[in-house]
Amino acid sequence: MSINNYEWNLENEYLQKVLEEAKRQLDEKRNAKEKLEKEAIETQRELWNDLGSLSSENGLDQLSEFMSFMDTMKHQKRSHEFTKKLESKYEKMLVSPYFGKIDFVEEKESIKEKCYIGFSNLIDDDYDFLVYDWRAPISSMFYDYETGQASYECLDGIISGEITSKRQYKINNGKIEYMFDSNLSIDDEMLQALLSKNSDDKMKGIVTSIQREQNQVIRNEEYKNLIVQGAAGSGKTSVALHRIAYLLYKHRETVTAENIIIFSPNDIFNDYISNVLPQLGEDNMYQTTFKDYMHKELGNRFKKETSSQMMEYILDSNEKLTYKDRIKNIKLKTSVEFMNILKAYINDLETKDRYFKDITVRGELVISAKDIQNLFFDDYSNLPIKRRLEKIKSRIIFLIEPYEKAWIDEVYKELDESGDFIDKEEMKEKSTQFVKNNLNDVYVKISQMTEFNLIKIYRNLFKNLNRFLNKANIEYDKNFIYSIKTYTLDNLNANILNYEDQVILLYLKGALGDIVNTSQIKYVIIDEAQDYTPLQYEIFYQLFKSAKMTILGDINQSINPFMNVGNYNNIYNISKDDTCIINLTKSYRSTMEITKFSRNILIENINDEYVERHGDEPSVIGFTDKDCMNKKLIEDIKEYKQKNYKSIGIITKTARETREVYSLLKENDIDAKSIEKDDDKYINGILVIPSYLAKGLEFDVVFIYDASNRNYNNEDERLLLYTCCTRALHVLNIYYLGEITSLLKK
Ligand SMILES: Nc1ncnc2c1ncn2[C@@H]1O[C@H](COP(=O)(O)OP(=O)(O)OP(=O)(O)O)[C@@H](O)[C@H]1O
Repeated sequence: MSINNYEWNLENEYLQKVLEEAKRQLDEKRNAKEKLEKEAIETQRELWNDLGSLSSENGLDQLSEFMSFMDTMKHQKRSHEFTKKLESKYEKMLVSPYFGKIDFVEEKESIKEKCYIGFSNLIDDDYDFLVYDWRAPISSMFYDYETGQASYECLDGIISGEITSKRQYKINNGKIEYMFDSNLSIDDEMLQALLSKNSDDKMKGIVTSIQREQNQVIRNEEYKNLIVQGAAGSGKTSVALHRIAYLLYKHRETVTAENIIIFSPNDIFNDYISNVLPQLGEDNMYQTTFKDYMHKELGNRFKKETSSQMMEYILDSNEKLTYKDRIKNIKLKTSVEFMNILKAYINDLETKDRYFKDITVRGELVISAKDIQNLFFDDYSNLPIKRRLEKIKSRIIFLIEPYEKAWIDEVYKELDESGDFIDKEEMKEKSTQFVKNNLNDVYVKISQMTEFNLIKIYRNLFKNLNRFLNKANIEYDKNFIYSIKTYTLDNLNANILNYEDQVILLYLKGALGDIVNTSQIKYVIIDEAQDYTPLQYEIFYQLFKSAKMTILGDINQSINPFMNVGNYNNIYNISKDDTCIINLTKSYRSTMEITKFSRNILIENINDEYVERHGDEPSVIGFTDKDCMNKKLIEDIKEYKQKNYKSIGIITKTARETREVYSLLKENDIDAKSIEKDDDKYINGILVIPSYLAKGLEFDVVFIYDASNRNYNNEDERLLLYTCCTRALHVLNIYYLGEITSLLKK
């Protein structure tokens, strides 16, 4: 609907009012910041003066003065940071103070409230909201409703009424570039315009165009745990980050960025998403990866494989002699059946008789084996094993103390009576040392009885694997189990921990009580959720018992054929009563042509919607000669670079191929970067990257390098190839040498 001159004038007037108020508040903050800076300099000057007069005579007095200086400085620093944040908020506001407006008439009221919606609140001295933060309760209507009946939930309950008009704005440098009234949730044309831009940086925010179904995930607090399934490009990561911003706003009195943790697939992805929250005016949450978390917990003794090394092995080692054994090993250890074996094993450790022994000192019984058993099975039975053993150890040591003391006293007396010593301190030391030496065996016995050795526990599982298979009612082939046993024990003997073994160790560690305190974490976000096994979810729930979880993934992007969730019910069943599964049903990233092409790779049809944005059909180009393929790749990179596409991803299947292609580009003077490890940093521009590290990322142009039947020759790689193709926003070119992969034949 076009907007007449009168309306334009009114809108411009309102914008001026908002800008003036924002400017006034910005000046206020700047003044406050300057004042704080001056005060800080003054405090530091005083501190230096005081340090100059430091003397040992008035040490304690000066120390307390020094501490008080430190407190003042800490306080000044905090206030300064806060004021700086506000300053940047107002600066942003002066560029673009709002992007939407709804006119809302509350039920049984006649006044029409004009609600302008922007990145943050702007409230004047009369407590009038000139602009509402997009996360404010009333703003949710902007995303949820078209014109007509609408409602929103706030502290007072549900407020209903009517939206009489809805408007969207593009304001830049304090000027309205365009605006339009819209009946749709967020106008499709505007969305298309946003999506057709080239991606020139890391991930960006979507505040101005959040869709209704996305908004419902962002604000959903009905359930403790949310599982969000969404096709490639449906905005899961964006939604996750905006949900964090929303939670930080809504619970600002009780939740800070330190209370939120996000698990990303790798550090590249962590880096890629790291700009979004600061853009939204919030601090970044704690970002980690499962691998990092696990490696920290498992310590340095073993050589630990990373998830990427595992992927590289799966994709590129099938000619190795041990390949089949390793794959069998991965399949068993990541299965739900194996999780049941582990549970049976833990139950066994908790309930089976232990070899406790009587503890005696000089023939006198301190505590009997039976009493220790009772402590383990009765008194401390509600604790996990590690905690039980720790408590038993402290208990025995406590009980020994009087015996030890009496013995020391006796020896002391004997030494005294011998007349050989005159120094009391020396006698005390000698008697204590004597008793300690004599009790050494007892203490060794106590340590052995209460030892908690994770690797030993893991070894024992494999030594007795048949027993636990029987317990968990699992049928097995003897030779197969024998090979798993030897494979695992040989690796442990060589100090090697494969990725799948690390996950089991971490699970056992947690289940047996050797777990870090994570109670400060109130929200856990798990992105690319399809790539974690049910056992890894047991670990998440074990680690973050009281936290609320948001789990976002796409089953069709399960890039690791063996380590994946399989089915959301595997997570849902862990905590059925307070978990809800939500679907995101529209894809935004790619052109229609790319989306349709990629979906064709899948066996099952996806009927989700997509934004109707057009581009060229993906090109699938075959070569009989590798040099010709490489030549064409080089030509195409140059061509698309010239066409001004900002990010070009050359996705190879493996890291080995990444290295090969990267050298090729260097030889041809193409300014490219490569990523080969999961702890590299994200790089914009021309990037060569292996398939499994590209997940979650996106590029204006994607070149799939060598989708031949020789390279992608396994049904297990279908979802990997799908994931690679869905990384493209505007252009997708696929090159292959020889015969095309059968995965693309559909
Ligand atoms: N409401 C929206 N408005 C504008 N852009 C959007 C919207 N939702 C998603 N996008 C864009 O779509 C692209 C895909 O989003 P995102 O990466 O969050 O999806 P995803 O579901 O996590 O993808 P994948 O699972 O394929 O990695 C991004 O460029 C994002 O900015």
